[in-house]
Amino acid sequence: MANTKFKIKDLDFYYGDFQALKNINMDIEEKVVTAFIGPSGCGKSTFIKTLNRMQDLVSYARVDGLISLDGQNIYEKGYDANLLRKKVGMVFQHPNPFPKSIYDNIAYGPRTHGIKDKTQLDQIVEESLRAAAIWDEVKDKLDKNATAISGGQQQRICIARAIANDPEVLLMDEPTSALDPISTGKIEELISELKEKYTVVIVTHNMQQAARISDKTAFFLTGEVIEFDDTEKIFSNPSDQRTDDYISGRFG
Ligand SMILES: Nc1ncnc2c1ncn2[C@@H]1O[C@H](COP(=O)(O)OP(=O)(O)OP(=O)(O)O)[C@@H](O)[C@H]1O
Repeated sequence: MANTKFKIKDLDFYYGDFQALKNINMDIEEKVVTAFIGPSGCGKSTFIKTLNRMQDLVSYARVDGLISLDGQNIYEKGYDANLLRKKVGMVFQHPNPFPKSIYDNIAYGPRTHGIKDKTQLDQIVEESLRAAAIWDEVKDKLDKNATAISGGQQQRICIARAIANDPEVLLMDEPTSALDPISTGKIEELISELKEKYTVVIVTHNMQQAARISDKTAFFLTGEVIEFDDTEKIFSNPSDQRTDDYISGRFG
């Protein structure tokens, strides 16, 4: 039995008067891939963003309930949100490298955390690019602008940039939806490797993708988690009729 990384208890989330998440209870296990699926607007992105407090800046957003990471309530007063985001990295739907060199993209996080030594930075850059399965493709052009490579390569640069901060968790919000099938395949392969070292949480619209790469799947509908179980069970023998309807394409 894996350790629990995130424990979510009675979580409600509001944008002003609108309740986007309703009474979510979930344990997210360490070093497994957990996928969130469900129709558009059901709260998947909202939920994944609560895990590293990305909505802190949304003035009209409100969180009720508990989310703990390694046993500590991340919404507790005094919990350091910057430290949280170092521990819990995020990759978005559209690759968003900084308009800087590939090297500087990866070195950015470590530099802001005070690492200045060139040898140490070189090592972090190489290790992060290797871990994101893109070192061989870019090792001879680290000075090249990271926006001037393919979308699939840019997304792996963004994954490397997240890895360079030495995180424990990687959140990915539809990381392949803007990519072609070959780049998607590479990222999927990479995700399966990353779980040896990291806890991975992924939002995906692609049910085949969830079935291929995740160990656990949560099915969301109108702000609720309808079913959360082993991916194999969700896709072969779901307990709830609504999950069955969704995965067999009867709605959504
Ligand atoms: N910043 C915001 N302000 C107000 N309402 C929002 C905001 N972001 C999302 N919502 C609403 O919250 C609900 C959940 O949205 P969310 O983006 O979490 O869904 P989703 O399942 O990720 O959708 P999709 O698959 O289309 O990305 C939707 O009704 C959406 O319109």
